[in-house]
Amino acid sequence: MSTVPDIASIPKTRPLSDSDNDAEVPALKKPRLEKENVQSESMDVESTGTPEVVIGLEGMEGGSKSKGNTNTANGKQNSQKKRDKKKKEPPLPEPCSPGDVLYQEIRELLGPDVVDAVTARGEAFKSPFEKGEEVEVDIEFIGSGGNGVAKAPSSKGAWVVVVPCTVQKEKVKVRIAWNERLHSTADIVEIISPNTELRDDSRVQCKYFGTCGGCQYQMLSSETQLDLKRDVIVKAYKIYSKLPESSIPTIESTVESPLLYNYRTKLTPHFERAPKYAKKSDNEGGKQPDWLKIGFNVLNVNKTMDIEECPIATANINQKYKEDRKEIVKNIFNYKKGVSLMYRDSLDTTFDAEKMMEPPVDKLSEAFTKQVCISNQKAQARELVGDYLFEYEAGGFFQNNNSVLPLLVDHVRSHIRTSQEDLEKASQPPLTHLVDTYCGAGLFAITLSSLFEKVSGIELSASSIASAKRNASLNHIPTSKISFQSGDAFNIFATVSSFPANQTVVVIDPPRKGCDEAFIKQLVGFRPKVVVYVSCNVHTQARDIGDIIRRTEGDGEGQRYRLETLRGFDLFPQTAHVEGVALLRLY
Ligand SMILES: C[S@@+](CC[C@H](N)C(=O)[O-])C[C@H]1O[C@@H](n2cnc3c(N)ncnc32)[C@H](O)[C@@H]1O
Repeated sequence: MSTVPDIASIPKTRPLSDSDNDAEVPALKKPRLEKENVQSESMDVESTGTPEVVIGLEGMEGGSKSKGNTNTANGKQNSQKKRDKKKKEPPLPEPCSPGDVLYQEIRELLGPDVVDAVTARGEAFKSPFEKGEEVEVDIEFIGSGGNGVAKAPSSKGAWVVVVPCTVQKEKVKVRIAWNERLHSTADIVEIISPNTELRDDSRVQCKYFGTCGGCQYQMLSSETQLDLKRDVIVKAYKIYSKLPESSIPTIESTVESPLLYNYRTKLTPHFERAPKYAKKSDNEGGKQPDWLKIGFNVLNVNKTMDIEECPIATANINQKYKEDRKEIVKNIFNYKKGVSLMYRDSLDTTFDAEKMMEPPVDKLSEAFTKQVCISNQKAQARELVGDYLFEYEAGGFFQNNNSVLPLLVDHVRSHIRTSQEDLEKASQPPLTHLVDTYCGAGLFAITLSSLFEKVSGIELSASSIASAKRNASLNHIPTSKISFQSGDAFNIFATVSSFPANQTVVVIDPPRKGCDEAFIKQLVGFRPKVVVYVSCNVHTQARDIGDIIRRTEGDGEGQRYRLETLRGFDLFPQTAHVEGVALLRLY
């Protein structure tokens, strides 16, 4: 086990640069980030509308009016200058972006009236802190992004301090790293009074924890992490679904991942080419030069830190990565550019997949148990989910935690079964058709296929669709029953017009940005009996589900969606991420 970091040595948070982005791990914001944050959070976050521009009221209408009274050219010029200056204030963060989620938490903590008044005075960016200033704060809660959130001391006015690696009820001495809209982000100098009910630093299994941006929660028990993730879903639905409380079911406890470490089946470390000042002798005898860092970005800094192993990744990946690191050191002068590495844990693909799936299938055989690590993005990776075998391009999309996938799929399956039984009892038509939108390599279409007569999947990536077709064949699902096509998800409703809507289940599993309006319109137009919405971003999920429900409100019996169940799955233990699964049904 790696050494546990001394809390005092926890990272010195510094700003990311524009190019920084590991879309797979949550990141703190950086200065001037609100606009950039939308792009850096994930490449697939798209704009959902024109962001509101915050313009201070003073010096705007009121200001120019009073200047207008003086009716001087200077007055007009000054007022115009002020207007221009105010206009440069960054727009509010994109709704549902990590920046917006934090902004909503700040509004809640400081009070909406206070935030609006500060904003109206044009002081939302007027930090009471200098960079580097030290201050003591009391952490009030862990925000949805996984960081401690505190009010600034009252002498500093309405302002918030965000501190990574802290938990509620801790008194912390921090150093201000940077300032942003209504808050500063700070590094821990000292945890004056730790919350020993929640924090136990001996739980930390990674020597880079607190410095690397990947994990936020290693000091917490799994139970606490699951509770926090449930709270994130509660808050997301409260803020973003805009549904009345009565429309939101009790959110079930978050499902734990069977593996809490060594679960991650994909890892993407990187390194830069040798700098100009490097000497050819720097790597003599296989010695790693100080300037060569192979790993991940320092927490919120556009700077790679050297990471020898990642305890949340599988042992196989760490093994291969260690070997590759030696080769990289040896050959570093041959690289003309920086490189992004990719590692995928996979079943050994030298075994014949068709033969493996010929009955009787022996899941204990070497073909089903020998794991390898693939580092070629274009190579095929293979994994078993329950009784189903999947192949996909190693660099393409597939869920990254194989240990929890059977639980996720079983949950969706059992909830569909419950709906089927309810309908049967009520002598209503059975659920016979499944549409898997954003289907990737066919995970849901294939694992749920036994419940349906006809299944159709759609996905933007042509290579994922090729994998989905092959996976259907590998798992002996005939083409007369299942079909896949590449294209934009909303097109599927035209292609499944022969599916009886009142007997159809639609699974939605979009990227972090959620569904676009065109998709939701088509979905609601088609009006499938059941919708299962799986998402790695519960904020956009809440927004979309609120939208779907509102669009059918007031419609007749059997035509209105109701949110039946909502539950989180811990696909990413030790991080603040949570996967949400929601089921909607027409009533
Ligand atoms: C979160 S993944 C889910 C994949 C699959 N359901 C699974 O669990 O393996 C989202 C998928 O949506 C695809 N995608 C993104 N935008 C899309 C669009 N507009 N229409 C269809 N698919 C899209 C991506 O290529 C990706 O495979």
